[in-house]
Amino acid sequence: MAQLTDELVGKVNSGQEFDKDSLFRYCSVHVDGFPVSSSTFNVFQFGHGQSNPTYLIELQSGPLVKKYVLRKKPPGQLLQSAHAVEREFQVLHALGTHTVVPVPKVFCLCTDSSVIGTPFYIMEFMEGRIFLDPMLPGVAPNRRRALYHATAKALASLHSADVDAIGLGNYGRRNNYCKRQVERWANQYIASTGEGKSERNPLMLKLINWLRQNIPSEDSSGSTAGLVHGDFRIDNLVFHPIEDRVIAILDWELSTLGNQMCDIAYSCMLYVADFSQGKVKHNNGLEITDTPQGVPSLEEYLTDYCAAAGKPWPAAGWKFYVAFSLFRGASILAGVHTRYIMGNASGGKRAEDAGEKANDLIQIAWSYIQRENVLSPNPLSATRGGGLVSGIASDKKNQGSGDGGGFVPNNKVKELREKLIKFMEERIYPMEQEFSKLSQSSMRWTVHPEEEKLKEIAKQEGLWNLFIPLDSAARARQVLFDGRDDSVIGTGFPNQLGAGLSNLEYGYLCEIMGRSVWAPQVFNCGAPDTGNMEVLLRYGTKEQLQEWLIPLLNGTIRSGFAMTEPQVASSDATNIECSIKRDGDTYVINGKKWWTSGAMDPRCKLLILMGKTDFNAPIHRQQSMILVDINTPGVTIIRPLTVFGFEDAPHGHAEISFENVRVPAKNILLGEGRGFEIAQGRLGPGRLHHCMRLIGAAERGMQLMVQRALQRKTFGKLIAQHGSFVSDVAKCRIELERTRLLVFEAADQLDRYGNKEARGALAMAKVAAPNMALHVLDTAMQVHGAAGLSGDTVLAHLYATARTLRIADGPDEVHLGTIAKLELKRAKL
Ligand SMILES: Cc1cc2nc3c(=O)[nH]c(=O)nc-3n(C[C@H](O)[C@H](O)[C@H](O)COP(=O)(O)OP(=O)(O)OC[C@H]3O[C@@H](n4cnc5c(N)ncnc54)[C@H](O)[C@@H]3O)c2cc1C
Repeated sequence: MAQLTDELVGKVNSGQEFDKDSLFRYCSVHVDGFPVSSSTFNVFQFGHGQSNPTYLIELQSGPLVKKYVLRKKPPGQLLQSAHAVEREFQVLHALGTHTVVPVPKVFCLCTDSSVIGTPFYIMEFMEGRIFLDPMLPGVAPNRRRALYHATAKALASLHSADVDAIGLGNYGRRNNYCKRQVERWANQYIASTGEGKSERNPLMLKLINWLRQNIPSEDSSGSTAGLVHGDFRIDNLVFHPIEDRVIAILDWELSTLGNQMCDIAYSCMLYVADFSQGKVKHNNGLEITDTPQGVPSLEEYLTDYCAAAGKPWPAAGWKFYVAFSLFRGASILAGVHTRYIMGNASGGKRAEDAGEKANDLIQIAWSYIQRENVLSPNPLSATRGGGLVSGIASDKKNQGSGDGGGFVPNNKVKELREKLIKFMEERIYPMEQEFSKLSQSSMRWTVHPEEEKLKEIAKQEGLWNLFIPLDSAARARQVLFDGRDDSVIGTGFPNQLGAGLSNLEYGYLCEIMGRSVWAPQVFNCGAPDTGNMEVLLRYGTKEQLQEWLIPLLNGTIRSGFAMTEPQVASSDATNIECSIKRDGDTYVINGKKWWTSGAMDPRCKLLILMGKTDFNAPIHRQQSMILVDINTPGVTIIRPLTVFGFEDAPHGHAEISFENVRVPAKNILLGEGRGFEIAQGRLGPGRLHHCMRLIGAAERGMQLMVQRALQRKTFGKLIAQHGSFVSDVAKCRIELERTRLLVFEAADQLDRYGNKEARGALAMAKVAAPNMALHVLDTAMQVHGAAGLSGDTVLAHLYATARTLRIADGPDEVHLGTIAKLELKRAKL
C-alpha cells in the first residue's frame, strides 16, 4: 500500500531537535509567502530515510495551513563530502527552474549553522503517495505496471536533463565516475568499519578488487555521462495522489554528474535483493523472478527506460553496474550502522540492522559476479518503447475488434481501448445516421445536441484529450502553473491535459476513434483542433494558453488552421502570399485562404493563420503564425467547400478572406519568422493522428465487408465463399496490418527521437495509410455493390475522407520526395 506523504511523519527524534523560533524568524524573512505570524507552528520528522534528517513544518495562518519541508545535515561529526544539503539545493533549484523533471520547488538555502545548528534548506511539501515497498503490496497488478512505467520515465527524464544548459555543467566530473566512486565508497567502507564501528567484511575487499578491474570502458570515455541521482529507488519518488505518475523525485544527496548506468542499475536492485520484508531476500545472485503480478520483469523495466531515455541496451556492462550498486549499498549501510553505533543515525532503531544488511549485499554481489549471463543480450523488442512489448497478435484478438499487429499495448492503454470500443459501440455507431441526416439538412451548420451530451460523458469517463503527449502536457503545466502539478485546469474533469500517453500508446486509441467520422470530436481529439492545441501547448505564451488553450481543452470552442491559399500551390508553403504586417501594437492581415477545416463550425472561435511577416527575409524565415479570433472585423467566410459532395457539416472546409484584419501583436506565435518551425512541430503528431484514424477507418471497412460477405448470396453462394472475395479480404488484411506496423513504428520513433529524426517513418506512414485505407474501403464498397456507394453505409463518407488525405497535410508526392531524399542521403554516406 502507498502511504501519503504526510502520513510518514512522526515526533522529532531525540537529539535531532532544533530551535523552532530561530527557524521561524529565518523563514519569515527568506521564504517567499511564509506566514509572518501563525497560530500554530508544528515540526514533525520524516521517519523514512536514513541520511539527512527531514522535517515537515506545518503552520496555521488564519484558516490556512501551510506545509513546508526542511532538510538539514545531521548533527555530530560527519564523514567528509557526505550530507551536502547545499548541493541538493543547487540541483533541485536548477531542475525545478529549467526542466520538467519532477522535483519539489526549493525556497531557500541557509548555510549559517547558527540558525538551527546545521545548514538546511526549505522546499515545497509534495502531497502524494510514497511506496516504501518496491513490491507494491496492496496495489492492483495493472497499477503496479503503470507505477513502474512511470518510474522508468521519471528516471529517463532526469537523465535527459541538459546539464550545460541548466547551469549544472560543473556539478561534477563526467568521466571516470565509476572509477572515482569505487574508490570513494571503498574508502568510506574502510572509514566506517573496524574497531568500535560496524564489523569489516573481508569479502568486501575482494569485491572492491573485482570492481576496480572490471570498470566498463564507457566510464572513462564519459559516453554514458550526465546527471546522476545517486539513490534512485521507488521509495524516493512521490506519486500523484490518484494518478500513476511521478510528481517528485526526492533525496538528491548523492547526485552529481557521472555515469548514468549506475542509476538505472541501482533502480533495478529489487531484481537481485528484495528488502521489502525488513530482511534482505536474495537468490544467491540469481534474478528474483517471483515478484508480484504487475511488477515488470527486469527486461521489461529496462526496455521501458531505454526507450524513454533513448539509451542503448546495457547488456555489456550490466554485471559491473549491478555489482557496483550492491557494493555501494553495502558501503552506505555500513556507514548507517556505524552512525547507529555512535548514536547519530537519523533512522533511529531501523539503523540497527544495517550492518547485517550490508553483509547480505556483499554476499549477493559476490554470487552475482560469478554468474555467466546476467542480462539478455537484447531488449524485449529492439525498437519498441513506451511500456509496450512485442508479440504476435493471436487469431482471437483479431476477431472483430481489429486488435492486431506486432505490438501489444500495456494495461493502462488496454483499459482505455476497451472503454473506447464500448463507447463507440454503445454511443457513436447508433448515432451515425442521425448525425449524418442533420449534416445534410437545412440546419446542417448547427451542432447536434446529442454531440455535446456525448462530449460530457466522454469527459467524465476519462476519454478526453487523450492525444496530448506527456511532454506537451508538462510544458503547459510549467507555463500555466510554474510546474506545479495542477492537472485539473478549469471545470474539474479528469484528463484535461491528457492521460500521459506517448504517441505510440495513443495510436491504439486514436485508431478506434477513426472508425467513425463522427467520433474524434466527441473525445476532443479531432483535427484540426488537436494540431492547434499541440501548437499552443508547445509554443504558446501563458496569456495565449489562458485565452485559447483552456477553452479548447475544455471543448467549449473549436478552431481552424488557415494555411492553404487558392491562388498558389500550397503544398510548397513558401508560396503562401497572405501578409501579416506589424502596425504599432497590432498586426494587419490581408489575404485569402481556403480549405480551412472547422471554420464553418458555429463553435469555431480561433484560427491559427500562417502568412508572411517579411517578404524579403530568407525563404524559410518569411512566414509567421498568428492567432486570429474568427469574429474579428475583416474575416469573411466566403463559402463552404465540398469533398465529393460532402460538406462535412457542421465542421466544414471554408474559403475565407481576410481584409485589413487587425489582431493584437501579442497574438503572434513564438515570434516573427518562426512559422516554418512551428509547422514542423505541428505536422508530425497531427499527420500521424490522421494515419492512426485511417487504420481505424480501414478496420471498419474490413468489418462491414466481412459482415456483408457472410450475409449476401450471389450465384448460389455467399460472397464469402467466392474465391475472389477470399483473396481480396486476405490481401486487405495483410495491407492493413503492415500499415499499422508502419504507423506504430512512426509513433515510436516520434516518441523516442522527435519530429526531425522520425520524418522518414512519418512520411512513409502518411503515404501508406490513406492508400491502404482507400484500397480496403474500395474493396468493402465493391462487396456491398451499389449500397456501398450510397449514404446508407458509412463507407462512402469514410472513403471520401481517406481520399482527401492523399492531398491534405501534404500530397503523397511531397512525402515520397522526403523518403527518397533520405534514402539517397544514406547511400551517399
Ligand atoms: C478535406 C481537406 C481538408 C483540408 N484542410 C486544410 C486545413 O484545415 N488547413 C489548410 O491550411 N489546408 C487544408 N487543406 C489543404 C491541403 O493541405 C492542401 O490542399 C495541400 O497542402 C496541397 O496544396 P494544394 O491544394 O495547393 O496543391 P498543390 O500545391 O497545387 O499541388 C497539387 C499537386 O501537385 C503535385 N505536387 C506537389 N508537390 C509535388 C512534388 N514535390 N513532386 C511531385 N508532385 C508534386 C501533387 O500531385 C499535388 O497533389 C485541406 C485539404 C482537403 C482536401
